[in-house]
Amino acid sequence: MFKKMPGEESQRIVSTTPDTAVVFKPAVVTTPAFITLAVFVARLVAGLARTIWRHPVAVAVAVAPLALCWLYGWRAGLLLTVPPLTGLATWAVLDRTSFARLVGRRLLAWWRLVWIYRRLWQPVVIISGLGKHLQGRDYLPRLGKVTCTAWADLVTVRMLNGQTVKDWTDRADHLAHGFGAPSCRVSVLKAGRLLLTFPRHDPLADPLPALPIPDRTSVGPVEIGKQENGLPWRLKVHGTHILVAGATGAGKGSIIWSTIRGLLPAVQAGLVELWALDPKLMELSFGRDLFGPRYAATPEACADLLEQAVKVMQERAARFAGVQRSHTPTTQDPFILVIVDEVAFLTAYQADKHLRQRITAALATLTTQGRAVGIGVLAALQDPRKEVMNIRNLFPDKIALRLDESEQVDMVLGDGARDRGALADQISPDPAKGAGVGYVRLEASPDPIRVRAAYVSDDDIHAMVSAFARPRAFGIDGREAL
Ligand SMILES: Nc1ncnc2c1ncn2[C@@H]1O[C@H](COP(=O)(O)OP(=O)(O)OP(=O)(O)O)[C@@H](O)[C@H]1O
Repeated sequence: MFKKMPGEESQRIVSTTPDTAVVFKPAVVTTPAFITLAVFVARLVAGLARTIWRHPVAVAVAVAPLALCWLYGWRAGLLLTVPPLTGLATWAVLDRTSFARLVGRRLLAWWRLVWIYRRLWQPVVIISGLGKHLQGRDYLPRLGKVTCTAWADLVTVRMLNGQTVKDWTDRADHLAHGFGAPSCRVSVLKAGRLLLTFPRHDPLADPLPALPIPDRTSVGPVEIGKQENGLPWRLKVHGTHILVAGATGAGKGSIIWSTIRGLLPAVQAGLVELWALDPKLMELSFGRDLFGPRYAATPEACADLLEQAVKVMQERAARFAGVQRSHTPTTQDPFILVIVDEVAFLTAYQADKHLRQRITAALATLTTQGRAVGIGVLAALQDPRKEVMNIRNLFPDKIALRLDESEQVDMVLGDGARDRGALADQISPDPAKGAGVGYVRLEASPDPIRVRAAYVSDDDIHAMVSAFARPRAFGIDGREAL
């Protein structure tokens, strides 16, 4: 009995047997019944006040009919409640969007707070290890507000003192399954407060057809698809470099072609030039006539084209030095977007060491110095490992489409991206459900955004070529197309 007990074990030992050396007795203080009752009543009143304060509309909707029946009898109650209910139903039928925004989602949020989150909060956080049950008391993170958007529940949480964001991101799976959601994303609202996003359904489940070619000339951001929250996905191309990683069939082509499509009016106006490197000969060759003379397919031609881009970059840098610090696209100095499909063919898998070095050096030069003078690189690759793409960190913006392994997610999007909800390895391999779906992590934000690119079909590319084809005959230095 005198053995040292670990932690709180000793407090649980109660021995009332007189023959043991030491008799532990719990200190029992009898609380008078009126104090217990008073505590219960106070809690009930506080709970009611809190509910009225937090959900005035929901409480009014529930209480008003009862109050009317009680005050004026059931007939009057019926007469007074049926017209507003009919009005609400008519509103819901006639203008679903505004009804959902102003009434429907608030009621849904209240219902989900009460029925899902508050009811399951204690067991889920205790079992997942985010809360503790000590000596009969629960130490739980505080469940805050629940808001419903068209596709997800947004739940605010106040962490327990001493918890870290990683404690929560590590348990995202427990939370998702515990609350019956397909996934859970954790983001930081402010110190000590988190926002948990539980999708209710997948707004990106259906493929998006190609977006219309814009009427306005713009150098970006280019609208290329949809974000999970329903907003357009606009990809910044000018002033950055973009790396798109995805397994075979992940839909890298749809990002490349949607970007090209959105830039076509600017290309026609002379504000943008598209330079295409197509070592696989399967993707960009399809719209080969859109690139005029700036198209290369063999490794030698790709190296030449990249070195030409470096020359333009150096010439611009010499001209801009001391005059301007950033680039504005003009017809004299258009924005040049160098598009590389399957960049690993040119870097890792290139057997000719000299060519490989030339290409890697040119790409590294463009990605380190190109953006200030109006040259951007959009590169796609299947395998994001460092030995395959040792300059992947030189691309400020990255997109992870479906990937084969979970470790690849952080390789593409940076450390902690998967923990923060970028589940690129769980995207469906069925093209109808998962092609073009991916996660973006922009330079400015640590939280990955789930997106889907619009699918530009072969017919769309044919139509783009017929409307916007460029002559192939001349190059920047007067040479024939590469
Ligand atoms: N955004 C999209 N929406 C719906 N389906 C798509 C989308 N993008 C591609 N697909 C479908 O997926 C198939 C594969 O797409 P794609 O060829 O672009 O993949 P990829 O990543 O370029 O593959 P690979 O590296 O093997 O060339 C397409 O033939 C098409 O049917």
